[in-house]
Amino acid sequence: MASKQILVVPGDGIGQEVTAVGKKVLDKIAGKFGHTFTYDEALVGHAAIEATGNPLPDETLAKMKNSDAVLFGAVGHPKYDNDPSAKVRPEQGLLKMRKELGLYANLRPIKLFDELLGASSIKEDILRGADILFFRELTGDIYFGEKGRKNNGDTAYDLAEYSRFEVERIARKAFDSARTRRKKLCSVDKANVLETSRLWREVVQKIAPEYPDVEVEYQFVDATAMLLIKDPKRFDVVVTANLFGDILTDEASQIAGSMGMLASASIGDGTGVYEPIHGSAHDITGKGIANPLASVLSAALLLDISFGMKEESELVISAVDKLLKAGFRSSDIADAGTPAEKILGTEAMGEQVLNFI
Ligand SMILES: NC(=O)c1ccc[n+]([C@@H]2O[C@H](COP(=O)([O-])OP(=O)(O)OC[C@H]3O[C@@H](n4cnc5c(N)ncnc54)[C@H](O)[C@@H]3O)[C@@H](O)[C@H]2O)c1
Ligand SMILES: CC(C)[C@H](C(=O)O)[C@@H](O)C(=O)O
Ligand SMILES: [Mg+2]
Repeated sequence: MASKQILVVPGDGIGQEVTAVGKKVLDKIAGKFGHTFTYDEALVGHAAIEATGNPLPDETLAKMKNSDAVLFGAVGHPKYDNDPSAKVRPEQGLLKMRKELGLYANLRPIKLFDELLGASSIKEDILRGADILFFRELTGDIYFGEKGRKNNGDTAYDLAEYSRFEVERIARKAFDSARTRRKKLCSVDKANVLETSRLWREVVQKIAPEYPDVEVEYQFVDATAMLLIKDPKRFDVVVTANLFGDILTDEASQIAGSMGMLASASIGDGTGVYEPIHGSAHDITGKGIANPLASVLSAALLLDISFGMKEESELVISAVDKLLKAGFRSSDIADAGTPAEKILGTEAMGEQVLNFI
């Protein structure tokens, strides 16, 4: 029996809706296993800008640093998406959090539940057995380099930078993980064009001999985008840079059936942050139909990685499996054969997870 302090940071849009479900799941687990989880909440993103003018208030950051783990929702608002000139933006809160907490490794498991084989537009025989773990570098690359305008604003630039140290630490995490899985690592870059990618490949090649039991392959990012759809089973662990990892994992969500199914863990030097890979989804915000399973599965990652609660984590994942086997679907993972009464909204999906726990 453990005592843990969890910070819940729902953020914006459907982040609010799905994180409420993730929190209920953590609470149910605490009750079932006799743990004491205490919760606090904090603002980020548009919600924080409205309240304080700052997308990541100092108070939020301090609470994050003082928590045992953070359950995060999403940030974003159409107001900023459609206004390229906005100087203060919700996404700055997310990026600053990642940098300030040293969250350099973003684990994005592409877990395909058998029951969802038919939910994807990819053919079943290509998908069956796919199981990929992405290690996306999260605190470097074009996201964090110098950016600006010149020539009276007519030219814009974003500098991509990586240091040997930054590449090595994420690569080691990926190698270590591959050792515990199917012992295959694919390092994805654009070394035929980018200097940062040539350093990336050089570093991975240099440390690879320390992991003789892991079979390493190198792929360019454009080819990887194609291979993920053509033959997802060829991948086990994938390690890649910040921007490539962002794009490839949204693509890979279609292997799992929906953006609403993909969880993530951001880890590094201090408190771990657990969040769906999806955003605030303005198009469905407030409709009560968002799939909460990415948040539920993020809670499962939190239990496993930050708290070392393997059994608790597996119980959450098996509850998701059981609710899918019982035929329940949110609308994003329903198909033509799903009876109307089995298509549930966000809260009702959450109730089923609790029920199966
Ligand atoms: N980590 C984050 O906080 C994060 C991630 C991505 C995008 N964003 C922000 O979110 C906003 C919207 O961006 P976007 O539309 O490109 O990406 P998005 O991930 O919010 O949505 C993409 C599509 O997937 C659907 N979708 C996403 N999550 C779903 C869920 N749980 N259930 C059902 N359907 C789901 C949406 O309805 C939408 O059609 C932007 O402001 C963007 O900056 C934030
Ligand atoms: C909102 C945005 C800054 C963020 C990213 O690009 O990292 C998002 O797309 C994600 O995947 O978490
Ligand atoms: Mg993204």
